[in-house]
Amino acid sequence: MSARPGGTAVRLARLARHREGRYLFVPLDHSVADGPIIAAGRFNWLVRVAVEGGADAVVVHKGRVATLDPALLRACSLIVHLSASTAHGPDPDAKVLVGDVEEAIQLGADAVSVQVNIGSATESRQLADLGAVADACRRWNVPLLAMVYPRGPAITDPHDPALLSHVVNIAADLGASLVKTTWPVPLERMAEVVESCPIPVLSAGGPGNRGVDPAAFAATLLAHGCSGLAIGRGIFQSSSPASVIRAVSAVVHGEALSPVPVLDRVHSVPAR
Ligand SMILES: O=C(CO)COP(=O)(O)O
Ligand SMILES: N[C@@H](CC=O)C(=O)O
Repeated sequence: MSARPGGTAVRLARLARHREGRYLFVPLDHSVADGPIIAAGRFNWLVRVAVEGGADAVVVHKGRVATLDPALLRACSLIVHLSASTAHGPDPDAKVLVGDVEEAIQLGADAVSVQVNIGSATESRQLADLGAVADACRRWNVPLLAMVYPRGPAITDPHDPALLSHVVNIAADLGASLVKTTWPVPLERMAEVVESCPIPVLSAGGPGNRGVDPAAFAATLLAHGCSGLAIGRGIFQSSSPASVIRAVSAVVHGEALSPVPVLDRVHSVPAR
């Protein structure tokens, strides 16, 4: 039997839909942790802004998928987030699983994501959860985005590059395809985080009011080996979400690319 690419590789290639090896995800999962990010009737507008601005995928929890206009997902992938906790719980860092891979596939997911907070009181259980989801992803050939953060009482500096090198390698060692973590300080030290890790590293964006230009932030991280961004609050807390996502997309994907070049390529393939 001839070798064929595994389903995970196929789905990963589709996730990097604008440029090979580059990822721009828009996480919209904050409503579980912190409360609504936008009026329910405006959620599809926000997704449209992300898609038209160049997002490769949006990240939402399972129940939110049913509220999305499927037409928006013609030009954007769907990542179903399997972790939850809230800011009101006894331990907001104690993420639990609220879904599984099979259910995410039934919902139309192209990938799933799981969050692990290293240094939290429930770190060991969260690691076990990540390992179990990684096993299910391998069985179903679904890419796994691990969101691994240094976060909790044992963490003094969550932006320490050596600590970030450790946490991204946990994602790789437990079977994730991609890892998202917080940014190092200084940003240039993303280079050593990336060099330490065998899978692509993406950076979170952080709060939208950090006083940082998201495009310049992205450009510095990309110049130091980062494979992309998962930027949520920097977009939906901005006074101009459309201009922020376009500016960040231009950095992540390159100015020359149109928002959906893959469709152009497909149309140019001669019919047989
Ligand atoms: O990825 C995140 C939530 O899943 C966080 O993204 P931001 O820090 O960019 O809001
Ligand atoms: N993944 C986030 C959720 C949204 O903010 C987290 O840090 O809990």
